[in-house]
Amino acid sequence: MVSGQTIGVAGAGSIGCFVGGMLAAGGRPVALLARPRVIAEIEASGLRPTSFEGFDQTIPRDRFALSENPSVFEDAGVVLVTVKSADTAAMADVIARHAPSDVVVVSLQNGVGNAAVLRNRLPGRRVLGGMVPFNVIALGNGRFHRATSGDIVIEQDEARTAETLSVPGLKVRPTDNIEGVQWGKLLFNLNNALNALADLPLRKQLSQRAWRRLFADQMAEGLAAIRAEGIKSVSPTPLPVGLVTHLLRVPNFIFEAVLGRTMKIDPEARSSMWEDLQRGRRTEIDYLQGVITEIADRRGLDVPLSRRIVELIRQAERDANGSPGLTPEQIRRRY
Ligand SMILES: NC(=O)C1=CN([C@@H]2O[C@H](COP(=O)(O)OP(=O)(O)OC[C@H]3O[C@@H](n4cnc5c(N)ncnc54)[C@H](OP(=O)(O)O)[C@@H]3O)[C@@H](O)[C@H]2O)C=CC1
Ligand SMILES: CC(C)(CO)C(=O)C(=O)O
Repeated sequence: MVSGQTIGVAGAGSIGCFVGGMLAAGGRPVALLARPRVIAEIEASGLRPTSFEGFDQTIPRDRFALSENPSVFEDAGVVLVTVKSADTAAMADVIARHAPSDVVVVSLQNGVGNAAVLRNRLPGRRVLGGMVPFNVIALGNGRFHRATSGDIVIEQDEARTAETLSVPGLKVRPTDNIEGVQWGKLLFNLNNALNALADLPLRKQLSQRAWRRLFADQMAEGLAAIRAEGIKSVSPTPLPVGLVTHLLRVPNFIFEAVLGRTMKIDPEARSSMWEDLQRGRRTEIDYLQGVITEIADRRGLDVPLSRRIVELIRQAERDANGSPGLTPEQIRRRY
Protein backbone atom coordinates (compact mmCIF):
# COMPACT_ATOMS: atom_id res chain seq x y z
CA MET A 1 0.00 0.00 0.00
CA VAL A 2 1.14 3.54 -0.74
CA SER A 3 0.80 5.60 2.45
CA GLY A 4 -1.82 8.24 1.66
CA GLN A 5 -4.19 5.69 0.12
CA THR A 6 -7.49 5.13 1.86
CA ILE A 7 -7.70 2.57 4.67
CA GLY A 8 -11.12 0.92 4.58
CA VAL A 9 -12.73 -0.56 7.68
CA ALA A 10 -15.07 -3.44 6.79
CA GLY A 11 -17.68 -3.60 9.54
CA ALA A 12 -17.08 -0.68 11.89
CA GLY A 13 -18.19 -1.73 15.39
CA SER A 14 -16.04 -1.67 18.55
CA ILE A 15 -12.67 -2.61 17.01
CA GLY A 16 -13.32 -0.97 13.62
CA CYS A 17 -14.42 2.39 15.05
CA PHE A 18 -11.54 2.50 17.54
CA VAL A 19 -8.83 1.49 15.04
CA GLY A 20 -10.37 3.61 12.25
CA GLY A 21 -10.68 6.55 14.64
CA MET A 22 -7.03 6.28 15.76
CA LEU A 23 -5.85 6.03 12.14
CA ALA A 24 -7.90 9.11 11.22
CA ALA A 25 -6.50 10.92 14.29
CA GLY A 26 -3.03 10.00 13.02
CA GLY A 27 -3.74 11.66 9.66
CA ARG A 28 -4.52 8.57 7.57
CA PRO A 29 -7.43 8.77 5.12
CA VAL A 30 -10.06 6.37 6.49
CA ALA A 31 -13.36 5.01 5.12
CA LEU A 32 -15.69 3.22 7.54
CA LEU A 33 -18.32 0.79 6.24
CA ALA A 34 -20.90 0.60 9.02
CA ARG A 35 -24.50 -0.24 9.87
CA PRO A 36 -27.06 2.60 9.88
CA ARG A 37 -27.28 2.60 13.72
CA VAL A 38 -23.51 3.11 14.05
CA ILE A 39 -23.60 5.81 11.36
CA ALA A 40 -26.46 7.59 13.16
CA GLU A 41 -24.54 7.50 16.45
CA ILE A 42 -21.37 8.94 14.91
CA GLU A 43 -23.27 11.55 12.89
CA ALA A 44 -25.01 12.68 16.08
CA SER A 45 -22.07 12.67 18.49
CA GLY A 46 -18.85 12.42 16.46
CA LEU A 47 -16.27 9.61 16.40
CA ARG A 48 -14.37 9.65 19.68
CA PRO A 49 -11.63 7.07 20.25
CA THR A 50 -10.42 7.10 23.86
CA SER A 51 -7.91 4.98 25.73
CA PHE A 52 -6.98 3.89 29.25
CA GLU A 53 -3.69 5.70 28.62
CA GLY A 54 -5.52 9.03 28.43
CA PHE A 55 -5.96 9.46 24.65
CA ASP A 56 -9.24 11.29 23.98
CA GLN A 57 -9.98 12.96 20.67
CA THR A 58 -13.16 13.61 18.71
CA ILE A 59 -12.24 13.25 15.05
CA PRO A 60 -13.41 16.10 12.80
CA ARG A 61 -16.13 14.73 10.49
CA ASP A 62 -14.26 15.76 7.33
CA ARG A 63 -11.30 13.50 8.27
CA PHE A 64 -13.07 10.22 7.44
CA ALA A 65 -15.70 8.74 5.15
CA LEU A 66 -18.61 6.90 6.78
CA SER A 67 -21.23 4.97 4.86
CA GLU A 68 -23.37 1.84 4.64
CA ASN A 69 -22.46 1.75 0.95
CA PRO A 70 -19.37 -0.39 0.18
CA SER A 71 -18.45 1.96 -2.67
CA VAL A 72 -16.45 3.77 0.09
CA PHE A 73 -13.80 1.10 -0.64
CA GLU A 74 -13.34 2.03 -4.30
CA ASP A 75 -9.92 3.66 -3.84
CA ALA A 76 -8.77 1.72 -0.76
CA GLY A 77 -5.15 0.56 -0.50
CA VAL A 78 -5.89 -1.55 2.57
CA VAL A 79 -9.15 -2.93 3.94
CA LEU A 80 -9.24 -3.96 7.62
CA VAL A 81 -11.83 -6.66 8.26
CA THR A 82 -13.44 -6.08 11.67
CA VAL A 83 -16.69 -8.05 11.50
CA LYS A 84 -17.50 -10.99 13.77
CA SER A 85 -16.22 -14.31 12.39
CA ALA A 86 -19.63 -15.52 11.14
CA ASP A 87 -19.79 -12.46 8.83
CA THR A 88 -16.32 -12.86 7.29
CA ALA A 89 -17.40 -14.73 4.14
CA ALA A 90 -20.14 -12.22 3.35
CA MET A 91 -17.72 -9.33 3.92
CA ALA A 92 -15.16 -10.99 1.62
CA ASP A 93 -17.76 -10.92 -1.16
CA VAL A 94 -18.40 -7.22 -0.52
CA ILE A 95 -14.65 -6.53 -0.74
CA ALA A 96 -14.39 -8.59 -3.96
CA ARG A 97 -17.06 -6.44 -5.59
CA HIS A 98 -16.03 -3.01 -4.33
CA ALA A 99 -12.30 -2.76 -3.51
CA PRO A 100 -9.49 -2.43 -6.09
CA SER A 101 -7.88 -5.70 -7.25
CA ASP A 102 -4.53 -4.76 -5.64
CA VAL A 103 -6.00 -3.97 -2.22
CA VAL A 104 -4.33 -5.53 0.84
CA VAL A 105 -6.92 -7.17 3.10
CA VAL A 106 -6.06 -7.49 6.82
CA SER A 107 -8.14 -9.56 9.24
CA LEU A 108 -8.29 -7.90 12.68
CA GLN A 109 -10.49 -10.62 14.13
CA ASN A 110 -10.31 -13.26 16.85
CA GLY A 111 -10.17 -16.95 15.97
CA VAL A 112 -7.75 -18.82 13.72
CA GLY A 113 -9.72 -19.28 10.48
CA ASN A 114 -10.71 -15.83 9.22
CA ALA A 115 -7.67 -15.14 7.01
CA ALA A 116 -8.22 -18.49 5.26
CA VAL A 117 -11.89 -17.67 4.64
CA LEU A 118 -10.86 -14.31 3.15
CA ARG A 119 -8.13 -15.92 0.99
CA ASN A 120 -10.54 -18.53 -0.37
CA ARG A 121 -13.07 -15.94 -1.40
CA LEU A 122 -10.58 -13.34 -2.60
CA PRO A 123 -8.24 -15.26 -4.92
CA GLY A 124 -5.42 -13.13 -6.28
CA ARG A 125 -5.71 -10.55 -3.50
CA ARG A 126 -3.16 -10.20 -0.71
CA VAL A 127 -4.66 -11.22 2.63
CA LEU A 128 -2.79 -10.77 5.92
CA GLY A 129 -3.80 -12.37 9.20
CA GLY A 130 -3.82 -10.18 12.29
CA MET A 131 -4.39 -10.19 16.04
CA VAL A 132 -5.80 -7.46 18.27
CA PRO A 133 -4.71 -8.06 21.88
CA PHE A 134 -6.64 -5.23 23.47
CA ASN A 135 -10.25 -4.79 24.47
CA VAL A 136 -12.48 -2.02 23.13
CA ILE A 137 -15.78 -1.05 24.74
CA ALA A 138 -18.50 0.77 22.82
CA LEU A 139 -19.58 3.34 25.42
CA GLY A 140 -22.24 5.08 23.29
CA ASN A 141 -22.30 8.64 21.93
CA GLY A 142 -19.59 7.78 19.40
CA ARG A 143 -17.08 6.83 22.09
CA PHE A 144 -14.97 3.71 21.54
CA HIS A 145 -12.73 3.08 24.52
CA ARG A 146 -9.59 0.99 24.49
CA ALA A 147 -9.63 -0.70 27.89
CA THR A 148 -6.51 -2.92 27.96
CA SER A 149 -2.90 -2.78 26.77
CA GLY A 150 -0.96 -4.43 23.91
CA ASP A 151 0.03 -3.84 20.27
CA ILE A 152 -1.78 -5.14 17.20
CA VAL A 153 0.25 -7.82 15.37
CA ILE A 154 -0.14 -8.54 11.65
CA GLU A 155 1.58 -10.81 9.16
CA GLN A 156 4.66 -9.18 7.75
CA ASP A 157 4.69 -8.36 4.03
CA GLU A 158 7.03 -6.70 1.56
CA ALA A 159 4.87 -3.58 1.37
CA ARG A 160 5.39 -3.12 5.15
CA THR A 161 1.68 -2.77 5.80
CA ALA A 162 2.27 -2.90 9.57
CA GLU A 163 4.33 0.31 9.40
CA THR A 164 1.70 2.07 7.31
CA LEU A 165 -0.94 1.20 9.87
CA SER A 166 1.09 2.41 12.88
CA VAL A 167 0.19 5.85 14.22
CA PRO A 168 0.76 7.50 17.63
CA GLY A 169 -1.36 5.62 20.18
CA LEU A 170 -1.81 2.60 17.89
CA LYS A 171 1.21 0.44 17.20
CA VAL A 172 1.01 -2.37 14.64
CA ARG A 173 3.87 -4.89 14.74
CA PRO A 174 4.79 -7.32 11.94
CA THR A 175 5.32 -11.04 12.61
CA ASP A 176 6.52 -13.99 10.55
CA ASN A 177 4.45 -16.39 12.67
CA ILE A 178 0.89 -15.10 12.64
CA GLU A 179 -0.56 -18.62 13.04
CA GLY A 180 1.30 -19.08 16.35
CA VAL A 181 0.18 -15.62 17.49
CA GLN A 182 -3.48 -16.32 16.62
CA TRP A 183 -3.47 -19.72 18.35
CA GLY A 184 -1.93 -18.08 21.43
CA LYS A 185 -4.68 -15.44 21.41
CA LEU A 186 -7.33 -18.15 20.99
CA LEU A 187 -6.18 -19.72 24.26
CA PHE A 188 -6.68 -16.38 26.05
CA ASN A 189 -9.99 -15.83 24.25
CA LEU A 190 -11.31 -19.00 25.90
CA ASN A 191 -12.06 -16.63 28.80
CA ASN A 192 -14.41 -14.58 26.57
CA ALA A 193 -17.18 -17.12 27.19
CA LEU A 194 -16.45 -17.33 30.92
CA ASN A 195 -16.60 -13.56 31.16
CA ALA A 196 -19.84 -13.53 29.16
CA LEU A 197 -21.41 -16.13 31.48
CA ALA A 198 -20.10 -14.37 34.62
CA ASP A 199 -21.66 -10.96 33.92
CA LEU A 200 -18.65 -9.35 35.61
CA PRO A 201 -16.10 -6.85 34.30
CA LEU A 202 -12.89 -8.65 33.28
CA ARG A 203 -10.87 -7.11 36.10
CA LYS A 204 -13.34 -8.17 38.76
CA GLN A 205 -13.73 -11.64 37.26
CA LEU A 206 -9.95 -12.18 37.14
CA SER A 207 -9.54 -10.91 40.70
CA GLN A 208 -11.42 -14.01 41.91
CA ARG A 209 -9.41 -17.20 42.22
CA ALA A 210 -12.36 -19.51 41.47
CA TRP A 211 -12.80 -17.82 38.06
CA ARG A 212 -9.08 -17.92 37.37
CA ARG A 213 -8.95 -21.66 38.18
CA LEU A 214 -11.80 -22.22 35.74
CA PHE A 215 -9.95 -20.17 33.12
CA ALA A 216 -6.74 -22.16 33.80
CA ASP A 217 -8.59 -25.49 33.43
CA GLN A 218 -10.14 -24.20 30.22
CA MET A 219 -6.73 -23.09 28.90
CA ALA A 220 -5.15 -26.44 29.83
CA GLU A 221 -7.78 -28.25 27.73
CA GLY A 222 -7.12 -25.85 24.85
CA LEU A 223 -3.36 -26.18 25.15
CA ALA A 224 -3.55 -30.01 25.14
CA ALA A 225 -5.75 -29.92 22.03
CA ILE A 226 -3.52 -27.59 20.04
CA ARG A 227 -0.36 -29.43 21.13
CA ALA A 228 -1.97 -32.63 19.84
CA GLU A 229 -2.27 -30.83 16.48
CA GLY A 230 1.46 -30.06 16.58
CA ILE A 231 0.81 -26.31 16.83
CA LYS A 232 3.14 -24.06 18.84
CA SER A 233 1.28 -21.05 20.17
CA VAL A 234 2.85 -17.65 20.85
CA SER A 235 1.63 -15.96 24.02
CA PRO A 236 0.01 -12.52 23.62
CA THR A 237 1.49 -11.59 27.02
CA PRO A 238 5.17 -11.33 28.06
CA LEU A 239 4.67 -14.68 29.90
CA PRO A 240 4.56 -18.05 28.07
CA VAL A 241 1.11 -19.68 27.89
CA GLY A 242 2.17 -22.70 30.01
CA LEU A 243 3.30 -20.37 32.79
CA VAL A 244 0.05 -18.37 32.58
CA THR A 245 -2.00 -21.50 33.34
CA HIS A 246 0.02 -21.88 36.58
CA LEU A 247 -0.08 -18.18 37.41
CA LEU A 248 -3.87 -18.09 37.12
CA ARG A 249 -4.11 -20.58 40.00
CA VAL A 250 -2.01 -18.64 42.55
CA PRO A 251 -3.52 -16.69 45.49
CA ASN A 252 -5.04 -13.29 44.69
CA PHE A 253 -2.26 -11.10 46.10
CA ILE A 254 0.43 -12.80 43.98
CA PHE A 255 -1.73 -12.73 40.86
CA GLU A 256 -2.55 -9.03 41.27
CA ALA A 257 1.15 -8.16 41.63
CA VAL A 258 2.15 -10.00 38.43
CA LEU A 259 -0.89 -8.80 36.45
CA GLY A 260 -0.15 -5.21 37.45
CA ARG A 261 3.33 -5.55 35.94
CA THR A 262 2.32 -7.25 32.67
CA MET A 263 -1.04 -5.82 31.64
CA LYS A 264 -3.37 -2.87 32.19
CA ILE A 265 -7.12 -3.53 32.42
CA ASP A 266 -9.69 -0.76 32.84
CA PRO A 267 -12.32 -1.51 35.49
CA GLU A 268 -15.10 -1.46 32.83
CA ALA A 269 -13.50 -3.86 30.32
CA ARG A 270 -15.61 -6.91 29.39
CA SER A 271 -15.22 -9.52 26.66
CA SER A 272 -16.74 -8.97 23.21
CA MET A 273 -18.80 -12.14 23.81
CA TRP A 274 -20.44 -10.55 26.83
CA GLU A 275 -21.39 -7.63 24.57
CA ASP A 276 -22.86 -10.09 22.03
CA LEU A 277 -25.08 -11.71 24.68
CA GLN A 278 -26.22 -8.34 25.98
CA ARG A 279 -27.21 -7.28 22.46
CA GLY A 280 -28.96 -10.56 21.66
CA ARG A 281 -26.43 -11.37 18.89
CA ARG A 282 -24.90 -14.69 17.95
CA THR A 283 -21.54 -15.16 19.68
CA GLU A 284 -18.20 -16.38 18.31
CA ILE A 285 -18.28 -19.55 20.46
CA ASP A 286 -17.95 -21.81 17.37
CA TYR A 287 -14.68 -20.04 16.49
CA LEU A 288 -13.19 -20.25 20.00
CA GLN A 289 -14.22 -23.19 22.27
CA GLY A 290 -15.75 -24.73 19.10
CA VAL A 291 -12.28 -25.05 17.56
CA ILE A 292 -11.07 -26.95 20.64
CA THR A 293 -14.05 -29.35 20.65
CA GLU A 294 -13.58 -29.95 16.92
CA ILE A 295 -9.93 -30.95 17.45
CA ALA A 296 -10.98 -33.11 20.42
CA ASP A 297 -13.61 -34.89 18.26
CA ARG A 298 -11.03 -35.68 15.59
CA ARG A 299 -8.34 -36.81 18.01
CA GLY A 300 -10.45 -38.52 20.68
CA LEU A 301 -9.45 -36.05 23.43
CA ASP A 302 -11.41 -35.36 26.57
CA VAL A 303 -12.46 -31.67 26.80
CA PRO A 304 -15.51 -31.70 29.11
CA LEU A 305 -15.16 -28.09 30.25
CA SER A 306 -15.02 -26.73 26.70
CA ARG A 307 -18.11 -28.78 25.78
CA ARG A 308 -19.98 -27.55 28.86
CA ILE A 309 -19.16 -23.93 28.06
CA VAL A 310 -20.29 -24.28 24.42
CA GLU A 311 -23.57 -25.70 25.74
CA LEU A 312 -24.05 -22.85 28.26
CA ILE A 313 -23.33 -20.13 25.70
CA ARG A 314 -25.75 -21.70 23.20
CA GLN A 315 -28.39 -21.77 25.97
CA ALA A 316 -27.75 -18.08 26.70
CA GLU A 317 -28.03 -17.29 22.96
CA ARG A 318 -31.39 -19.09 22.83
CA ASP A 319 -32.66 -17.41 26.01
CA ALA A 320 -31.73 -13.99 24.60
CA ASN A 321 -31.74 -12.45 28.09
CA GLY A 322 -28.15 -11.25 28.10
CA SER A 323 -25.61 -12.81 30.43
CA PRO A 324 -27.01 -15.50 32.77
CA GLY A 325 -24.66 -14.31 35.54
CA LEU A 326 -23.44 -17.80 36.53
CA THR A 327 -20.93 -18.65 39.26
CA PRO A 328 -17.83 -20.82 38.61
CA GLU A 329 -19.54 -23.59 40.65
CA GLN A 330 -22.63 -23.49 38.42
CA ILE A 331 -20.43 -23.76 35.33
CA ARG A 332 -18.54 -26.76 36.75
CA ARG A 333 -21.64 -28.49 38.10
CA ARG A 334 -22.58 -30.81 35.27
CA TYR A 335 -19.35 -32.40 34.15
N1 LIG B 1 -14.40 -5.96 21.01
C1 LIG B 1 -13.19 -6.28 21.43
O1 LIG B 1 -12.72 -5.80 22.48
C2 LIG B 1 -12.32 -7.22 20.64
C3 LIG B 1 -12.80 -7.85 19.52
N2 LIG B 1 -11.96 -8.64 18.80
C4 LIG B 1 -12.45 -9.33 17.60
O2 LIG B 1 -12.64 -8.34 16.58
C5 LIG B 1 -13.70 -8.74 15.71
C6 LIG B 1 -14.74 -7.62 15.70
O3 LIG B 1 -15.27 -7.51 17.00
P1 LIG B 1 -16.13 -6.24 17.48
O4 LIG B 1 -15.56 -5.00 16.94
O5 LIG B 1 -16.29 -6.40 18.95
O6 LIG B 1 -17.50 -6.56 16.74
P2 LIG B 1 -18.76 -5.59 16.54
O7 LIG B 1 -19.94 -6.46 16.42
O8 LIG B 1 -18.75 -4.50 17.55
O9 LIG B 1 -18.43 -4.90 15.13
C7 LIG B 1 -18.68 -5.48 13.88
C8 LIG B 1 -19.63 -4.56 13.14
O10 LIG B 1 -19.70 -4.94 11.77
C9 LIG B 1 -21.05 -4.79 11.35
N3 LIG B 1 -21.26 -5.50 10.09
C10 LIG B 1 -21.36 -6.82 9.85
N4 LIG B 1 -21.55 -7.03 8.53
C11 LIG B 1 -21.58 -5.81 7.93
C12 LIG B 1 -21.76 -5.37 6.60
N5 LIG B 1 -21.92 -6.24 5.60
N6 LIG B 1 -21.76 -4.04 6.35
C13 LIG B 1 -21.57 -3.16 7.36
N7 LIG B 1 -21.39 -3.50 8.66
C14 LIG B 1 -21.39 -4.84 8.94
C15 LIG B 1 -21.83 -5.35 12.53
O11 LIG B 1 -23.19 -5.01 12.48
P3 LIG B 1 -24.31 -6.10 12.97
O12 LIG B 1 -23.99 -6.41 14.41
O13 LIG B 1 -25.57 -5.36 12.76
O14 LIG B 1 -24.15 -7.29 12.07
C16 LIG B 1 -21.08 -4.64 13.68
O15 LIG B 1 -21.56 -3.33 13.85
C17 LIG B 1 -14.24 -10.06 16.28
O16 LIG B 1 -13.64 -11.15 15.65
C18 LIG B 1 -13.80 -10.00 17.74
O17 LIG B 1 -13.67 -11.27 18.34
C19 LIG B 1 -10.63 -8.79 19.09
C20 LIG B 1 -10.11 -8.16 20.20
C21 LIG B 1 -10.92 -7.39 21.09
C1 LIG C 1 -11.12 -9.14 25.90
C2 LIG C 1 -10.20 -9.53 24.79
C3 LIG C 1 -9.24 -8.43 24.47
C4 LIG C 1 -9.41 -10.69 25.34
O1 LIG C 1 -10.21 -11.66 25.87
C5 LIG C 1 -10.88 -9.96 23.51
O2 LIG C 1 -10.23 -10.42 22.62
C6 LIG C 1 -12.34 -9.87 23.29
O3 LIG C 1 -13.05 -9.26 24.07
O4 LIG C 1 -12.80 -10.41 22.27
